[in-house]
Amino acid sequence: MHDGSGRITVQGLSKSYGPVTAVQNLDFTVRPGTVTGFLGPNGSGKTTTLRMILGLVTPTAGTATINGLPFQQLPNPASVIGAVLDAQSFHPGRSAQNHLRCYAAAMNVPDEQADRALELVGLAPAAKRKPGGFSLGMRQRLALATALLGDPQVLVLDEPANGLDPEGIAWLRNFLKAFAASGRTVLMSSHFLREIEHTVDQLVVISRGRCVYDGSIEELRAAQQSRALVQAADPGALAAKLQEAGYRVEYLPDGRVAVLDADSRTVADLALEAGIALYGMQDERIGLEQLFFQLTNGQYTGVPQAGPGAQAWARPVGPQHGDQRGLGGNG
Ligand SMILES: Nc1ncnc2c1ncn2[C@@H]1O[C@H](COP(=O)(O)OP(=O)(O)OP(=O)(O)O)[C@@H](O)[C@H]1O
Repeated sequence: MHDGSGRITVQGLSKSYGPVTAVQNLDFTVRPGTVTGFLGPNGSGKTTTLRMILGLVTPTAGTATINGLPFQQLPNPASVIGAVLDAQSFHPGRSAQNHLRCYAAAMNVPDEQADRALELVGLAPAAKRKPGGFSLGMRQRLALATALLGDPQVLVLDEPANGLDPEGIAWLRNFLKAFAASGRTVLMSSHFLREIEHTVDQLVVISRGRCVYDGSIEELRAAQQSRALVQAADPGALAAKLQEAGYRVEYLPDGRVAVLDADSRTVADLALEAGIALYGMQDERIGLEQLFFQLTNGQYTGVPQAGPGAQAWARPVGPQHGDQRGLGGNG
C-alpha cells in the first residue's frame, strides 16, 4: 500500500543514454502543500527526470517514488498522480467534453468527473467546442483537465507555462497555488525562472543533470547580493585595502573592481584612507536571474551571457573564493 503522503521522493536518480548522461545522482523531495519548481536550462535533464517519476523511463540507477512507491506499483495511479508532459494531441472530431469523457471512461471515472475537470480549468463554456479551434492557452487547460480526471493528490507538469501569455500564466499561477493550498502537491518544470518565480514556493535547480539548488525561493531571494562597482586609479591597491577590511572583491573584465555586499560610500571612505583616487562608482544588486545563471554555471540562457554582470562571477579573488553562501546543492 502507498503511504498516502502526497510526497515525491527522488533518491540517487541517474539516467544515461549510451555516452550521454542525462541525469546524475539526483536527490530531492517534493512535499504536499507546496508548488515546487523544477528549474534548469534546456537539455539539463528535467523531462527525463519527470518521465522517470512517472514510470515512463527506467532509471540507470536510483529510485523515484510517489507516496513511497514507484509509479508502476501504485494501486490506482490516476487518483494519486496526474501529469501533463508533451503538447497533447486531441481528436479533431471530438468536443472538449467528449475528449475528456473518453479518457474518463478509459480510467473508469464517471462522466461528472470530466465535467468537473472542465469547470476546474475554466473551460466549461467551451465544453461543446472542438479543441482544433482552441488557443494554445485553452489547449493547455484541456490537457490539465485530463490530468485532473482522477482527482489526483499530485500534479506533475512539464513546462506548463510555455507559450502562455501573461494572463494565461496568471491563471495557471492561481490555479496551482490553490491546488497546493488544499494540501496537494505540485511539481512543475521550467527553463525560465521569471515564468515561475511568483508561482513556486520551493525550487529544485538542475544543471547538466545534477542538482545545484534545493530549497525555498525565499532563501534564494535572501541570497541576492549587492555590490559596488568601482573604477580606481590603482585597482590592485584598492582590492588589497578592501580585503584587509574584510570585503570580498572581484575584478571585472572592464578593469573595474566589484566589492560584494558593500555600498559605494564605504568603499569611497576606505579608498580615501588608502590615498587611492576613484574615477567612478555604481551600486548594483544581483537579481534572482543572475543567481540562477551563476548556479547553472553559464548553461542558462535566460540572461545575456556577455557583459560585466555575467562574466564577473567567474573571477572571484576574495578570501572566501568559491563560497556560494549556502547556494551550492549536492552538485
Ligand atoms: N531518448 C533519448 N536518447 C538519447 N538522449 C536523450 C534522450 N532523451 C534525452 N536525451 C538527452 O538527455 C539530456 C537531457 O534531456 P532532457 O530532455 O531531459 O532535458 P530538459 O531539461 O527537459 O530539456 P528541455 O528544456 O530542452 O526540454 C539531453 O542531452 C538530451 O539530448
